[in-house]
Amino acid sequence: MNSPLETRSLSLKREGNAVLDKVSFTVAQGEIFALLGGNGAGKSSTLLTFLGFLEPSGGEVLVNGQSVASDVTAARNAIAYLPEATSLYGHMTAYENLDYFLDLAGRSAGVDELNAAFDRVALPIEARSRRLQSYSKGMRQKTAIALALLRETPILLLDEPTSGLDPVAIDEFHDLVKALAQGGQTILMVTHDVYGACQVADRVGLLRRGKLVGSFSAENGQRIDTETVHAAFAEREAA
Ligand SMILES: Nc1ncnc2c1ncn2[C@@H]1O[C@H](COP(=O)(O)OP(=O)(O)OP(=O)(O)O)[C@@H](O)[C@H]1O
Repeated sequence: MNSPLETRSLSLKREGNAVLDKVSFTVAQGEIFALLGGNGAGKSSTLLTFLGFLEPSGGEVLVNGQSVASDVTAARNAIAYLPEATSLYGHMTAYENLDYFLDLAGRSAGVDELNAAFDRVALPIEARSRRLQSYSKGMRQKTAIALALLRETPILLLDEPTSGLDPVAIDEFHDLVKALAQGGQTILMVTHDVYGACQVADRVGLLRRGKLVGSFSAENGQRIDTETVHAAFAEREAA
């Protein structure tokens, strides 16, 4: 079976500068893969290649076994992408945002369906009819995830999903991500949070200045050891 996400020796240049250098990895169905790296390591750029917003200068990017370059629409239809700052509208309520963005994606959902998605992400009932400008970052994040759920895409790409969230919101978010993966969704998240990556991911890849320099897997139902990854991360950053 094809992996939902795969890069094969992916190289990328942005404005003439090498950003990714022969990066190869796969993410299996139902797996949570966290790409960990410091500022400018190339994490966000990697996500953008899966969406066809950036074109490789070498190698290949595949979604469900198909090259993104050959069918960018198929790739985008298979993926829900949460950028670091959610692109929802502050002057609209959560209901209105979801109606609007689902419509753009060629979908629609009745109020019961919207409420079921909000229930899953635990967005408080009283908040749903409020404009997002009054929301905390965590509530915005929940609204964005509810939208991703309603799009029913098999793949979720998350860019720094927990930055700016408080510890309780981070735990809730990690539980939600794990539940989605258990339901079969394939999840690629990028982060510089070593602890968060080890908490939630089945596998962690270390990206340093555009190169994949390490990989860690959860074994025997245990979580990935934070200290081991932290040591490797610190060592690589210092190198
Ligand atoms: N719009 C852009 N145009 C040109 N170069 C860019 C652009 N955005 C990022 N870059 C460069 O690409 C490289 C990788 O950036 P990227 O945003 O992918 O890293 P990152 O690992 O996500 O970093 P961060 O943790 O800071 O978000 C950096 O050297 C950066 O300067």
